[in-house]
Amino acid sequence: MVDTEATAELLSLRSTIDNIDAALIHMLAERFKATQQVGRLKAEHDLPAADPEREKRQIARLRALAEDAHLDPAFAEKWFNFVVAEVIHHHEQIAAGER
Ligand SMILES: O=C(O)C(=O)C[C@]1(C(=O)O)C=C[C@@H](O)C=C1
Repeated sequence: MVDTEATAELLSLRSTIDNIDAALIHMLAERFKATQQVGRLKAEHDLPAADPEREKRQIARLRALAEDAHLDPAFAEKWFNFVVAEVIHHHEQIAAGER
């Protein structure tokens, strides 16, 4: 038989997760709006899509923030690299007139 207290706690935790996931989606959407503008600026001024030095600085910053927040810094770096790869792809599409 299902423990009703455990079920109630699970539902409550899932409600918190739902809110956090919604916030993450909205924050990601805002981040991509900003990077779309960066992509247009870079294309207009013939600047390279990627900026490895900026990425290095941001990874160091995010790893430190993750450590403070008790989040695995390796995961924070993986997340950043995953997002940046998509951003660079968007920048290249903008420069090629495909976006
Ligand atoms: O800051 C930039 O120049 C960007 O293009 C944004 C961004 C990022 O998404 O954080 C993406 C690609 C660059 O390599 C570095 C950073």
